[in-house]
Amino acid sequence: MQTQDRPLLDVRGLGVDFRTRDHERLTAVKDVSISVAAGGSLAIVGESGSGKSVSMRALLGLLPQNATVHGSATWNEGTSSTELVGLPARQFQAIRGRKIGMVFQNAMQALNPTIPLKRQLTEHLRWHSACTRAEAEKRAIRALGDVGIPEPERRIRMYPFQLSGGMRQRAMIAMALVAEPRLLIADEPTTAVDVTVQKQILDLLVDLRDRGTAVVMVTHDLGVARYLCEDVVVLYSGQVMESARLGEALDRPVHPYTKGLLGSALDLGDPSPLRPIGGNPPDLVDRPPGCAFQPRCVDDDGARCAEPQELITVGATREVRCWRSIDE
Ligand SMILES: Nc1ncnc2c1ncn2[C@@H]1O[C@H](COP(=O)(O)OP(=O)(O)OP(=O)(O)O)[C@@H](O)[C@H]1O
Repeated sequence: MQTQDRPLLDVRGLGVDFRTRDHERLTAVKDVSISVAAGGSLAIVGESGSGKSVSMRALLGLLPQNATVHGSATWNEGTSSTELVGLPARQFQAIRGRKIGMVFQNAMQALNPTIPLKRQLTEHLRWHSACTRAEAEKRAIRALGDVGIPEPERRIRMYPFQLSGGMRQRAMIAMALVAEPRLLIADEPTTAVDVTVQKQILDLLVDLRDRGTAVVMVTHDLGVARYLCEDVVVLYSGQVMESARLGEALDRPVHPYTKGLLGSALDLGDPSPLRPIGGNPPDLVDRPPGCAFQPRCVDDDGARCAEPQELITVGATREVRCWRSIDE
């Protein structure tokens, strides 16, 4: 592959197992492959517990001690490549925050409530790039302004607890962006804020994407995904069920799980009743050998669905983990 064709982030066969308190092995992520082009935008969608956050944390080296990560995740820039799986903690510091920015659901996870914003932002910046204290402060104020915080020169002196929830969420985004990363991973960044702030944060991310930063958005909300992303990966019980261009997947979903997710998504413009997916996700300790979605699938075919399902390429840009998709 030519250097310029390589994705910025190329994840192949990512798996995450946890050792549980009962000494059992829980497979939270299984054989996940995704790639993000420079400037691309990918949504990772799925119900609660489908492995969205665990797979992103695995890429960032942020999983607890009881986790084992396998597979490969290459970070490609110019002619250099860095393997993220198994990267020593010290070397992660050169990637996390600098090359890959992170935004989480809860701003308090990222911001220290006992330290004023100014110190948090400038120290972060000076850690990740060689700049003077004065330059760092200037860039930090600009970053706060860029995320729509009014009077950033005044607010930068505040502690996170002195800001409203929406403002804190923006400050966290400013923190993620201040070092100008090439990729932003946003894990449900709008779940804990009201609809107005949600729209402002999404607009901010759209603007960022339009200026060339690649974005991976983890969300259970397909509306959010549609607003921001070009591509989508649908996860179920830690496996990719469907990956496609987002518009294609929404207009013509192929996997029964994707169809189920769409049927259960709230659409304020559509008065038809919601059709939640029946049943519960499988036990991740004792996974069924065949399709993980089979017990809940309205198209369950018995024997064929009870066999392990491979990802099948459908058309030019789609992959679906369901034998029925061969007919598509
Ligand atoms: N430290 C841990 N030890 C054991 N199991 C864990 C640990 N962290 C996560 N898991 C399990 O991994 C699975 C995937 O969790 P994950 O947080 O990735 O789901 P998610 O799709 O992000 O869900 P949500 O939308 O609710 O955040 C869950 O079954 C969860 O219980």
